[in-house]
Amino acid sequence: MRSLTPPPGAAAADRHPDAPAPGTLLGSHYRHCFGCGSGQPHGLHLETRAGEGVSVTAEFTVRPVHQGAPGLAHGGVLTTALDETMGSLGWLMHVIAVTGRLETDFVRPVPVDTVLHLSARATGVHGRKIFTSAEGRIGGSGGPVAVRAEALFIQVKVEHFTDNGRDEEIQAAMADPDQVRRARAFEVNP
Ligand SMILES: CCCCCCCCCCCC(=O)SCCNC(=O)CCNC(=O)[C@H](O)C(C)(C)COP(=O)(O)OP(=O)(O)OC[C@H]1O[C@@H](n2cnc3c(N)ncnc32)[C@H](O)[C@@H]1OP(=O)(O)O
Repeated sequence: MRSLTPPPGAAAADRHPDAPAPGTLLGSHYRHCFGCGSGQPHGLHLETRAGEGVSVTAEFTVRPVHQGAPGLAHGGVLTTALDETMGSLGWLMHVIAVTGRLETDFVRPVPVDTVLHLSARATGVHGRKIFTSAEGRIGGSGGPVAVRAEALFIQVKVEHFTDNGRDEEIQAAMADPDQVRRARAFEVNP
């Protein structure tokens, strides 16, 4: 099992000088993203906000379409919310990164209609690897932890998407100036 703890020699994650100020809503990186896109009717519609350093917060309301057991959130959906929240740390570092490995602890059940208060931070960087952690609390940002996760993101170039994504969506994304602008916001040293 490969560790999700930054190895000895890992650097602290750097907040990019042009990162949005703490409190700023980060917006969606892609309109059709299941995690954050407004164009996905059954998506999670997460809205993530920049925090201090390399950290973010988000709120996720569990809806009936997110059920696993009767009246309770599906664990995979909660993991997706954590994944998306940690993934959005790239906005603050100006890097494009994808999830390589993710481990979730489900601490307590999360009923439908719950607002999950999510927070995530980068815990270290080693080469292309970005180590992150996140948690989701219920009843407020100081409430009890319901889920927590650690994940390893790997920095990739934009070709990761253009070479591997289905052509139809890639062409549409590249023809959308808004999408191109958002992609640039992730790039290192634009
Ligand atoms: C437009 C805006 C877009 C913005 C896009 C934002 C999207 C956010 C969406 C939410 C996040 C997602 O769900 S993303 C979607 C889910 N994830 C994916 O589809 C990724 C699929 N996997 C891959 O494409 C690949 O395996 C990669 C890119 C992750 C790694 O391949 P690679 O580039 O060839 O790199 P590789 O040399 O293998 O690995 C580099 C280093 O990472 C380590 N490493 C690699 N994989 C793992 C792993 N699973 N667990 C541990 N460690 C790993 C290696 O040991 C190595 O360490 P060392 O030798 O250097 O020490």
